[in-house]
Amino acid sequence: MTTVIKNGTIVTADLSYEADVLIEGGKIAAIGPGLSGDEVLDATGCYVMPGGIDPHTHLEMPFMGTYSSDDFESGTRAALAGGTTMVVDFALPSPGQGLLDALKMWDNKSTRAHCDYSFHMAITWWDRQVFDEMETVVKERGITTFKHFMAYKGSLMVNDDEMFASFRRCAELGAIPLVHAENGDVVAELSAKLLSEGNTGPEAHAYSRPPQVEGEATNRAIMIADMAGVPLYVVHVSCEESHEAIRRARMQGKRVWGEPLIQHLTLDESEYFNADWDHAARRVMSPPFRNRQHQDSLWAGLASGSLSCVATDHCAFSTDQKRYGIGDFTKIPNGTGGLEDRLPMLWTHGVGTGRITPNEFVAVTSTNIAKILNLYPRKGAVLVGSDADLVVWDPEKTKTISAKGQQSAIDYNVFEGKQVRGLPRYTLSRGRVALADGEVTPQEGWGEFVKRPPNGAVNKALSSWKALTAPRAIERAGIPASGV
Ligand SMILES: NC(=O)NCCC(=O)O
Ligand SMILES: [Zn+2]
Ligand SMILES: [Zn+2]
Repeated sequence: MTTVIKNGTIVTADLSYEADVLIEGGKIAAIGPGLSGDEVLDATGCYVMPGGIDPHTHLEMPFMGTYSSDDFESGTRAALAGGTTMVVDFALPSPGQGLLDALKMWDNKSTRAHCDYSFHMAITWWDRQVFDEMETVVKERGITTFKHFMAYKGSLMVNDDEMFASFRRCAELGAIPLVHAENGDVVAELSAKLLSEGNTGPEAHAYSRPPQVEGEATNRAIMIADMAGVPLYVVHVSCEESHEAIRRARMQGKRVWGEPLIQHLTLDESEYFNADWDHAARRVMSPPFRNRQHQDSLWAGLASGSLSCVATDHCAFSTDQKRYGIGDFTKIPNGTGGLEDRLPMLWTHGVGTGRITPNEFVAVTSTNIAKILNLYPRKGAVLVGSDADLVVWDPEKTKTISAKGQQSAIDYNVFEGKQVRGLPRYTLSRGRVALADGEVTPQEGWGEFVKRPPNGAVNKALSSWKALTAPRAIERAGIPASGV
């Protein structure tokens, strides 16, 4: 059985051209004019693009005394509805739990996925067992990215010595460390002060995490990565202070990537000042939403290339869950949703306004992360031999975002009422039509785990450079290297 996508314009990260796409056995079999197949999908007036890859989700994540409400079933269904065909979630060992033990739990959760997926592994504590198991995680499980929380003191946070040790281990294994960059010590102090002064509402969450805590931590992580000789990926970059540190590092030749979220690009801090407690609490996430200047900085980063990927950090909690924090903002579960809305919102506010081109849209939603994660060209590409993870994008299709009818399991949507122009006509997961004209055809368990090889090109280049420039002992005539 073959499928052909006809009459569309193929849009990739570097080219736009008219051609049909033939799919066979879940892969792209041919690209060119006048192709035919058993099933025909009409793409007249549409762009045929690589499906979105969301590199940052938390599905059924145990966090702050509860679990995020979207699991791999509803979460990946939401992804496909919005044109995303792969998600990368975080396996999260509790302190003291082995990495391989935690992975078993994520393997169980993810059996329900409707689209392909991979994992990042979180380093939430440090000892010899973690050091040893990192090798198995990379070499046997094909998980080559390790996340470090510099915030959430007392639960997920790791200190600088642990981070440096883990970053060095990543360098040895050809893996990439990720950081949630916020200074957790300062956040804890500011939170306690705000609470003691009677600032208990959701707006105090934003006051407790000013841009400086993010800028400082981003810069610290960049320097630690440089000293460890490893590339670095900074998740949910929300402000100019953090972006500036990444921009500067990249200009110095350091291998650093920054990931803004669609929420930070399109929603601002005024959401926390809303008189309705529920409205404000539903938008509590870390880092918090910022002001217009920070948003402009993030958009400029996408246009100029100093920021690389747009994600969601999809971590959805219901209103009832958010209400755990009435009277104490530090107990509001941190996280927002966005899987179904990332692509339409970015197209509308990015391509629709001229801030980014359609090719840049493909780069920041799919191709760049596929390259960073060493998945390209299996994913993130429209090439013969690539997986047929594709979206047929109708730039004229409109809708008003609403929790009514959304795929996510929660009872609201942080983008409620936003108008979007640009939506998928079809979403294909390895050739299977999973969305057609707004209707999802779910298939639980269709999604496959995607292994990733270590030692991508950037790791290789950086380790060569670090070996060449490593400190060397000076040999001196008559002076032995070791003491007499
Ligand atoms: N971002 C957030 O508030 N929740 C999810 C966990 C994290 O990424 O920090
Ligand atoms: Zn985070
Ligand atoms: Zn996250």
